[in-house]
Amino acid sequence: LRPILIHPDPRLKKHCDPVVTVDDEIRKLADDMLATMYDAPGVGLAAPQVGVLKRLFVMDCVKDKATAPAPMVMLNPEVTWTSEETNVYEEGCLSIPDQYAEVTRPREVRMRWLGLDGQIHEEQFDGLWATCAQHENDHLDGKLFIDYLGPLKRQMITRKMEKLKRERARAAKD
Ligand SMILES: O=C(O)C[C@@H](Cc1ccccc1)[C@H](O)SCc1ccccc1
Ligand SMILES: [Zn+2]
Repeated sequence: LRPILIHPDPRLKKHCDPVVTVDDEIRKLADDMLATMYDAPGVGLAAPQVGVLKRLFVMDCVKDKATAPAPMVMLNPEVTWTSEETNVYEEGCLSIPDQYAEVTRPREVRMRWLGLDGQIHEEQFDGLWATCAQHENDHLDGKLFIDYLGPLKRQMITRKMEKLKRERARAAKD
């Protein structure tokens, strides 16, 4: 497992670099990210959240992961189309633990990405998959769900995370 960075952290605000070659290092990173995501638990995880400033994220939004997991590894993902209709979803983030807020996003999204198989894939997502894919894709551009909130609510959440980090640092010392 890899430690998940907690906001505020400059690495979570960076524009990540494209993956150039699908090699063993990338495959190992994807495996580690999937294990970290399932352990959290979460339905998605982006590379910058584990401190790797590369354009890849993993996703598995199926209900019962125990029986039929549906892990997806998306390298250099691009949004090629979004629906006019929008959805409001109470989002969270593994880098902003225990904070939730309503975010409005396009209800459906079509994405194109490079798979671990070296092939280009294109697929349309709806439901939680669409919300998650857009949430993860934002991470690759240093954008967090709190960036869609008003400044006061964003500041309140940031202050809470700073307090949490101080407490974790103190606990780690004891
Ligand atoms: O921090 C992340 O990127 C992972 C998020 C992805 C996500 C956030 C909001 C809406 C959909 C996906 C984690 O999966 S947060 C945990 C979670 C679990 C089930 C459903 C929604 C969120
Ligand atoms: Zn997130």
